[in-house]
Amino acid sequence: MITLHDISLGFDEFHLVVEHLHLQAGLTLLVGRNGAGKSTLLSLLATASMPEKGNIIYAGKTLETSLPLIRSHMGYMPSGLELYEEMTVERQLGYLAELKGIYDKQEINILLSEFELESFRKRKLRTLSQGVKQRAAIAQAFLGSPAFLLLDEPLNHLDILERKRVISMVARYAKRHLIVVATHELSEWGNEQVERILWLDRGRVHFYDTVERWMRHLPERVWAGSVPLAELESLDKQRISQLKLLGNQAEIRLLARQAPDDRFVEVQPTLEDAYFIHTGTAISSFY
Ligand SMILES: Nc1ncnc2c1ncn2[C@@H]1O[C@H](COP(=O)(O)OP(=O)(O)OP(=O)(O)O)[C@@H](O)[C@H]1O
Repeated sequence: MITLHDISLGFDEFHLVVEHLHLQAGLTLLVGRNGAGKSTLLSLLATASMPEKGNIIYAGKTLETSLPLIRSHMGYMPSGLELYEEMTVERQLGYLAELKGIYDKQEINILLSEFELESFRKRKLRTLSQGVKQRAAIAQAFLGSPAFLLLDEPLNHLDILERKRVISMVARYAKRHLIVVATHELSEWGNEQVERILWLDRGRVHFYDTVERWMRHLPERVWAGSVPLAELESLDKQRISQLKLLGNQAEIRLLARQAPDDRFVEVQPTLEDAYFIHTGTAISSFY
């Protein structure tokens, strides 16, 4: 568990302020709009930056007394992590493992296998695609089976199969550890894979609780239906959360208290629908 108390960290025009947050074991998705402070919070949790005031306690240990110990239990993948381009994938993981005091080659082999990196193990990172580099960046965060795993936008650059693989690995790992994943890809995560949602808005925590509570008592319901393209305009007051164009038809998922008409049927909300409802945003706000 990680407890933040009276935390503040700021830049010129942005301040992250957390009065009290008690992060629990399991998988938490960290969500919020661009600039909400997700990366700033992850970097704080990872001890890559330090709070200006307040304290953070990791399983009873404080930063003041136990920083090296806390770091030895930390796995962190910042967004845009720059790997050592001239190293091979295997050497990169080996090198980072040694920095963590891990000399067991077997652990590297397991990670290379789990992230489907075996066929690239002798390749220099600079010769690899973004997706493969991303897998290597995520793999390094798992080195040493950290108690606290922090991943910033891990699904970036990954194709759909790799996304599914990473999501299921993360969900499995979360059964025994504390993981916080910052993501914009809420629709990719299944309700049953995620324990909690942490929603940040403009540097403040707006929600931290279970998925069950995230989905409960939503003030709007979710409707799916198909309408001719020409009628889209008339729906623009509705809150469209998903739109797919199929010839002259638009397949729509929208958020409303009542069905707009009998072409729409009620469907189960996803984590993403709930995000749109809580935040009062939907894609219709953007077009
Ligand atoms: N080193 C820095 N110096 C100045 N401002 C910064 C710095 N790092 C972040 N910021 C600002 O802090 C705010 C929060 O940034 P942060 O990257 O934490 O947001 P985010 O929620 O992760 O956004 P995104 O979804 O776009 O990744 C932004 O306004 C950003 O410009």
